[in-house]
Amino acid sequence: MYNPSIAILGAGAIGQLIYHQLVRAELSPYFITRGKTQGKQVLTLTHLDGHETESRAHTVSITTSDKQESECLLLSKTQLLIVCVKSYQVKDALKAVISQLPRNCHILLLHNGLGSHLEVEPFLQGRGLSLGTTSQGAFKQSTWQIKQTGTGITQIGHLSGPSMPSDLKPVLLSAIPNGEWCEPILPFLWQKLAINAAINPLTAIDNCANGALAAPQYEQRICDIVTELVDVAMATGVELNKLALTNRVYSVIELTSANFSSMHQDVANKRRTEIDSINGYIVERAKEHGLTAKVNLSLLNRIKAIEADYLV
Ligand SMILES: NC(=O)C1=CN([C@@H]2O[C@H](COP(=O)(O)OP(=O)(O)OC[C@H]3O[C@@H](n4cnc5c(N)ncnc54)[C@H](OP(=O)(O)O)[C@@H]3O)[C@@H](O)[C@H]2O)C=CC1
Ligand SMILES: CC(C)(CO)C(=O)C(=O)O
Repeated sequence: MYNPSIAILGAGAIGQLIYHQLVRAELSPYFITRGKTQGKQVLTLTHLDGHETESRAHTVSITTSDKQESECLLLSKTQLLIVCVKSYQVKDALKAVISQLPRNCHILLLHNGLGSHLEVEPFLQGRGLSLGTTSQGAFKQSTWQIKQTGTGITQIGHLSGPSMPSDLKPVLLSAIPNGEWCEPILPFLWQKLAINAAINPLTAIDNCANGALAAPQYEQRICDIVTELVDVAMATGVELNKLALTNRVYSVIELTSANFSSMHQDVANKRRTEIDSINGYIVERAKEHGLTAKVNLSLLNRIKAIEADYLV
């Protein structure tokens, strides 16, 4: 059986969920982590229906200087690296490992928000880059224990350099439930960005669940966020349908009405948010194209002010 060497960079909630899914598809991925954790680990996944499955994982710590020869060999044979860290962690995480990966290793960035591809492309040295977004949900209960909190599509597509090898692509897409190949990928990522740009900051600022945004008081702001995003996306060459996108935002508000957005949870737990790659990305691209994105800028500033109160 074809068993490509796949590494997952970042053993967080989504990294571990993808790991379990690859193992279920009879693949043998491994983790690249930071810190002291290395060697064999036992991972537990609690599925949506409450049953548990265990997987064994080999982890290589990128920060450990005394790596064994076998670990260096593992890194040097990696064909696909799936990067599952937060958007603001991508550049540093990838920079620390890239020189140990072969020149034909394909890189897949899987996170919320947009923008990390612009930071990493310059140091990929010709390696192929794909981007993806997932609507699956997972929660990390302890270091090696996660709980799946939602199902959904995972959209992946090519961005630059050599394409993902054609024998690897179907293996990956069939391992991840509801995995879809989407090309060009950027319009799909802008659509997901619209959902996060509208829901995440508003729920974090007003300390409410996603469903609260269905109230009339949010209608104008949601419309402005999406309008600005559509104009900025258009300036970058991505055409989106504003009405369809607004309807999609409202449909996610309804479908996830009881959920607290990831930004709400980050603020509640005094963690850094992904605002820079969400509303911040819209603001940056607007500036680049001589546009203004006033509503997105004000949300960016509000979240930055909230973070400044607890981040050192
Ligand atoms: N969780 C979810 O339900 C969903 C998440 N997403 C998106 O997926 C992305 C990942 O989210 P999530 O899994 O929840 O985040 P987590 O914080 O749970 O996971 C991130 C992991 O990356 C690790 N990491 C960070 N920097 C490095 C580094 N330099 N080298 C190696 N490992 C590193 C962290 O390690 P450490 O423990 O050392 O900090 C952590 O284990 C985010 O963009 C999120 O928005 C999208 C949909 C749903
Ligand atoms: C879709 C949404 C808004 C669900 O809460 C999400 O992706 C997030 O919270 O980051």
